[in-house]
Amino acid sequence: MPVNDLAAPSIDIPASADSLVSRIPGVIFQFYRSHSGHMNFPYLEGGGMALAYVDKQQLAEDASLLLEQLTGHDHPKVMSAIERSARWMLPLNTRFRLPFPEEKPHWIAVSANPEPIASGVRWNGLMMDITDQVVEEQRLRKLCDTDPLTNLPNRRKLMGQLTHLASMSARHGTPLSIMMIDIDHFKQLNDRWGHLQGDNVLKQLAMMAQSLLRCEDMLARLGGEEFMVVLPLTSLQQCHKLADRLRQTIADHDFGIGQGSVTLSIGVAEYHCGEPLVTLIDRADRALYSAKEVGRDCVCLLP
Ligand SMILES: Nc1nc2c(ncn2[C@@H]2O[C@H](COP(=O)(O)OP(=O)(O)OP(=O)(O)O)[C@@H](O)[C@H]2O)c(=O)[nH]1
Repeated sequence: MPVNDLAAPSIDIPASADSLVSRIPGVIFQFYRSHSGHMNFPYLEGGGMALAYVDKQQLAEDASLLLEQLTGHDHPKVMSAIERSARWMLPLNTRFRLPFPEEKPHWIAVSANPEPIASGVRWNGLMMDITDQVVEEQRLRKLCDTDPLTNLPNRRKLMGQLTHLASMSARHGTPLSIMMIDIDHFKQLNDRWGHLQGDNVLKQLAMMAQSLLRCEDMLARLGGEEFMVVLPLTSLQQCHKLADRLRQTIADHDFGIGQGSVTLSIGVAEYHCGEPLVTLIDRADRALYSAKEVGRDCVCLLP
C-alpha cells in the first residue's frame, strides 16, 4: 500500500480555541459574583442561537440584565442554585427559560464549576439550548399521565395530585373531599349499543363532568367506567351537593341513546387529617358500593 494512503486526511484544524468556540452549538462562559452580590459575565462566547439576542458587552458589565429576564419560577430557582453552589462549592447545574423575541422561550441548561477567589466566586461553565429535549420530555410526561380515550388525567397523575392536596389540607387545616364515580350497567350499554357508542359516552361524560368543576378540582379516569374527582377546599356537604348535580345532569342528558340511558352511582368521602390515602379511597369506594346497593343513580357519602 502506498505510504501516502495511510497519512491523515487534510482537515481544517482551528487555529485556536477561540475560533473553535464560535463553532460549537452552545456557550462557554465565566460568571462572577462578588461578595457584595454584583454579578457579571467576564467571558461569554459560543455558537448556536442562544447568544443571538443577548448583549455580551452589557453582560460583561452586569449579569442582572440577563437574570431579570427570567420569568415565572425561573428567577428564584436560578438565584438559589447560584447561592447553593457558592455556599457549598458544589457544581452549578440548573435550567431556565430564556425569552426570545417573537418566539416561545428557549430552554437553556447550565453546568458550571465554582472556584473561590479573594473578591467572590467565579464559575467556569457551559450553557446549551435544550428546548427540543424539554419539549420531548413534556410530551412523554403528558403521555404517561393521560388517559388516551378521554384525555383526562389517569390514575397515576391523580394519585400524585391527591398526595399533594392531602398534605396541603393537613398543613392548613382546610377540607378536602373526593368523589368516586361509576357508570351504572355499562356492560349492558356496551352490549346493546356497541363498544364505539360506549366510548362515546365515556368521552362526553368526561367533558360534561369537567364543565361542572372548578379549575383547581381534578377529574381523572381511573380505568374502565370508573372516574374520581378530587376537590380541594371542599367539605363533605359541598361535595355531596356537587355530586348530586353531576348525577342529575348525566341522567337528564340524551347521549344519542335516549334520556336516562346513562346514570351514575357516586360515593363521596372527606379526608381526615393525617389518615393514609388508601383509607380515604376505601371510604369513598364503600360509599359507592352503598350507592349501587340502594339501587344506583344516586349519591352516598361516608364522613
Ligand atoms: N366502551 C368501553 N367499554 C369499556 C371500557 N373500559 C371498560 N369497559 C366496559 O365496562 C364494562 C364494566 O362492566 P362491569 O364492571 O360489569 O360494571 P357495570 O356493567 O357498569 O355494572 P355496575 O357497575 O354494577 O352498574 C365492561 O363491559 C367493560 O368491557 C372502554 O374504554 N370503552
